[in-house]
Amino acid sequence: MSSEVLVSTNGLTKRFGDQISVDHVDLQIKQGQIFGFLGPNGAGKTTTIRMLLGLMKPTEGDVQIFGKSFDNNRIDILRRVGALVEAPSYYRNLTGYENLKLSSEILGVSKQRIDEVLEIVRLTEAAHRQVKQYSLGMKQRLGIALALLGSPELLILDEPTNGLDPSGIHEIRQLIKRLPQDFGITVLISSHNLAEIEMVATHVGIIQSGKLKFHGTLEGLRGDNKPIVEIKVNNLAKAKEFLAQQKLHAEVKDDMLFIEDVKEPVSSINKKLVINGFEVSHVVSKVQTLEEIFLDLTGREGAL
Ligand SMILES: Nc1ncnc2c1ncn2[C@@H]1O[C@H](COP(=O)(O)OP(=O)(O)OP(=O)(O)O)[C@@H](O)[C@H]1O
Repeated sequence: MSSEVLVSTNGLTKRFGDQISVDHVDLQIKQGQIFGFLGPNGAGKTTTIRMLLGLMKPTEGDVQIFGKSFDNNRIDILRRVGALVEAPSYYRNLTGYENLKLSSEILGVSKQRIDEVLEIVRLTEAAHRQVKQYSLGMKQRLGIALALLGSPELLILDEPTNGLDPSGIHEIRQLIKRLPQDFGITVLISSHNLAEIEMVATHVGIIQSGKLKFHGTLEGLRGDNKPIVEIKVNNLAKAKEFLAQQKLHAEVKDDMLFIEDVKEPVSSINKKLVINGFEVSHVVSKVQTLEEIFLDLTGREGAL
């Protein structure tokens, strides 16, 4: 797979008055990736996406798409990008096909391409029904079909599954997964839902209060995940002191001791404590779930 960088931001920043909504964000998205842009509501995802699409000017920093900036290359860039940002508006009394046809005339793309995009989003059968009869999930897929009409190399989807039921979410997920492999399309998808991103993304960026908290692969996110040992013991302060003598740094929280980055087995820690007269009622080694890591990174404000 080629490693061409399609999206690159450098110190990307947006201020609205005193408020900093996007705070020095450095993003890189390479060809073939499904990049999950994750963050709780209000984290700065849409503002970032608007700047990536040239819809909003950064206060500071810059954006390069396909290695070009918007200054002299706006049309060139936008010709190669498809986007679905916020709920698309349609002619409700026209069919899905007719809506696509209107856009295809503006873009100057062939009728054959309409059939292709309908096939990709699995709306071929419903193509000749009026949009007002479509479910929300079908409308979102029609929005993706519209974004795909111009055969983009990069597809940007801002919270495409918002408001959809589980089967609608499933359809969108299946559709997105196929795009890089089957059609060579690189995808940026934003969401506040970790579980959803975990199922489709190859790479993730986690944003909170405008700051990028993590940028890398899902494995990398899990890889940061070291076991934590939890201990319940009769005399917390003394046990903490004793463990420090054993070169184990424990934190006291909620009537328990927590030790991070432990190299020795929990059974050996337990034994040391018991031999030295401590009454241990609970000792366990835990690995954080991806959800816990996400919640830690986003200050436990993430709506999951
Ligand atoms: N045009 C604007 N004027 C003032 N503040 C804005 C504007 N657009 C966004 N903001 C603020 O910037 C912050 C980030 O908003 P943004 O919409 O980018 O977040 P988000 O991560 O996309 O969240 P959501 O999932 O709720 O859309 C919010 O506090 C929002 O109120």
